[in-house]
Amino acid sequence: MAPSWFVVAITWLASLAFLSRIFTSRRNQLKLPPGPKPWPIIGNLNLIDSLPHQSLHKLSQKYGPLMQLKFGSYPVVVASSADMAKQFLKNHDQNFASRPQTAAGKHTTYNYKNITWAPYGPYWRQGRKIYLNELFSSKRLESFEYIRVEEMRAFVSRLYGFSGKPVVLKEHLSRATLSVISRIVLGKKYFSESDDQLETSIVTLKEFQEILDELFLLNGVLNIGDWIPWLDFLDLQGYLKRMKALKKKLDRFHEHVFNEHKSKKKELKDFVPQDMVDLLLQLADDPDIDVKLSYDGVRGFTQKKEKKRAFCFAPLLLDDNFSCFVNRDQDLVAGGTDTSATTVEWAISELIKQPQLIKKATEELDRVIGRERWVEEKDIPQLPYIDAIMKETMRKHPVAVMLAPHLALEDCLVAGYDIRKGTTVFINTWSMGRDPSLWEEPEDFRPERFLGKKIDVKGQHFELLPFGSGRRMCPGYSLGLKMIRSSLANLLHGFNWKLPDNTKAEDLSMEEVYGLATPRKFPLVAVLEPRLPLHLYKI
Ligand code: HEM
Repeated sequence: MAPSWFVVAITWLASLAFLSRIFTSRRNQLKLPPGPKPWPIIGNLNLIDSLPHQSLHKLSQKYGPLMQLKFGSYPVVVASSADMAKQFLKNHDQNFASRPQTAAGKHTTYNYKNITWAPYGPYWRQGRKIYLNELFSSKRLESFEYIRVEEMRAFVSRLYGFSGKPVVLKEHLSRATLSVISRIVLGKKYFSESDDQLETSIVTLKEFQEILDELFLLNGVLNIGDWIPWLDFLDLQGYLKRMKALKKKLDRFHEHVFNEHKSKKKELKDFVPQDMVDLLLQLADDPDIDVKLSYDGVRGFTQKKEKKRAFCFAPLLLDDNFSCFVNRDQDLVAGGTDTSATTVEWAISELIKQPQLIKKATEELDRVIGRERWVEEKDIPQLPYIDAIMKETMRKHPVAVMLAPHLALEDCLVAGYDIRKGTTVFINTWSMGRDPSLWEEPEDFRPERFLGKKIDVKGQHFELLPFGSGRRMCPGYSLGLKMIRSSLANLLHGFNWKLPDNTKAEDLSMEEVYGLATPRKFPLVAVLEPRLPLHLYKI
C-alpha cells in the first residue's frame, strides 16, 4: 500500500495542477492557428467544489457570451447567450452533436451505450429514431395517459393524508414521477411501496430513489480524471469508486427487469407489448424494421461466466453484453424522473414566497375547472397562467443548467472564433435565463412575462431552452411537459400552500446543487391543506 505521505503529496500536486490549469483561456496555450478573433485571456478559477454554472455566469458577464477556457488538459467553450446557443445548436448543430467521453458515460452507461452519452453516429441515430418514432409518438404517449391519471390521483391522495403537517414535497413528487415512468417504461413499479411488498420487489422505493439521485449526480460531476487523464487512476474525488458501485446496483436491477420481460414474452403466444421494454423486445424480433436489432436469450444474464449477449443494434453495433437494452430503459427511467420532480419543486418554492401568484393561479383553475374535479391533461391549453408559471420556472431554474456537454467533431469557426475539434461545449442556460437584455428584472420570479408571448420551450426560441434544441434535444420533452403541467396544476388546484410556522418566506433558501439536474440544496418543506371537496381525495 502506498504510504499516506505519498497520497497526500500526489493529491496536493494534482489539485495544484488542476487548479492552475482549469479555466484559463490563453490562445497561445491552446496552440490555435491565428484566427479572425483572439480569445480573451481569463485568469484561473477553482470550480471543483462550487457551482460551475454560476461561476461561469460571472465570467461571461466579464468576458462575453462566448468564452474559451481550459479544464485541465482540454479546451472548453461556454456559450451564455441566446445568439451563441443558436450558433451551436442550429447553425453548426451537426458539428456539435457529439458528447465527450467521461468516466460517468463509461462506468454508468456501459461504455457510452445509452442515448445520452453515445457519440454522434449510427448507433446514436438508430436509438434516437426508435425513441421518437416508437416510444414517444403521440399515439403511444396518449395510450399511457391512464397511468398518469392513476398515479396523479394516488399522489394527491397521499398528500392529503399529510394535511396540516410539514411535508418534504420532493419525496412525494419523486415517488409520483418515478411511479409514472416505471409503469410506462418497465410495465410496473418494481419497487416496494410498503413493507408487505418487500419480498416481491427487487428494491425499496428509497433505494430506487437513491440510485437515481446518485446516477444524476455522478453524470453531472466535474471529475478531475476526465480533464487530466493521467490522474484518473488516483480517483481523487472518489467518484470512480462510486460509479462502479452504482453500476453493480444498476446491473442487478436491469437483469431482473429484463429476465421478467423475456420470460413473459416467451410464455405468451400472442404477445402484445404493454410497456416500453416490451416494445424494445418486439423490435428486436421484427425482421422488417430498417433498424436491425438482435438479441439472444436470457441465459447470458444468469450464467455469469458466459459471455453475455442480449439486445443490440446489429451488425454495426454488435455489443457483447446487455448494455443496449439496459441503457435504453436507463435513459428513460433516469431521464424522466428527477427532471420533472425538480422542476415542480422549484415552481412551488417560488410560488410559496409570493402568495399573490398562487391566488392568480387558483382563480384561473376555479374559473376553468371549477371545484368539483381534478385537472385533466385536456384542460391544459385552457390554463395559460399555469403554463406561464412552468416557463418562468424553467427560465429561472432550468433543470439542466448547462444542458449536457456537446463535443466538436471538426474544427469550426463560430461567430468569428476558431473552435478546435474535440472541444467540449457547454450551453449555460442558467446564465441565459438571467440575461437582462432578454428578461426584464431577471432575478424576479414573474410568470406574467410569458402571458400573451409566443415563446415556447420546444427548442425554437433560443432564449428559453430547458430541453436543448437541435439534434441532441431531449426526446422525452413531450412526456416531461405532460407530467410537469398536470402535477403543477393539480397541486395548486388541490391544496392551499404555506411555509411551516418557523420559516419566513424571505428566509427560504433558494440554493442549488449542481449535477446533470440541478435541484434545491435544501428540499422544500411545506404545509398544505385541501381546497376541494374531501371526497375527491379518496381513491
Ligand atoms: C422536465 C423534464 C425534462 C427536462 C428539463 C429535460 C432536459 C433535457 C436536456 C437539457 C437534455 C440535453 C439536451 C442537449 O444535450 O442539448 C436532455 C436529453 C435527454 N433527455 Fe431529457 N429532459 C426532461 C425529461 C425527459 C424525459 C421524460 C425523458 C425520457 C423518459 C428524457 C430523456 C432524455 C434523453 C434520452 C436525452 C439524451 C438525448 C441525446 O443525447 O440525444 N428526458 N433532456
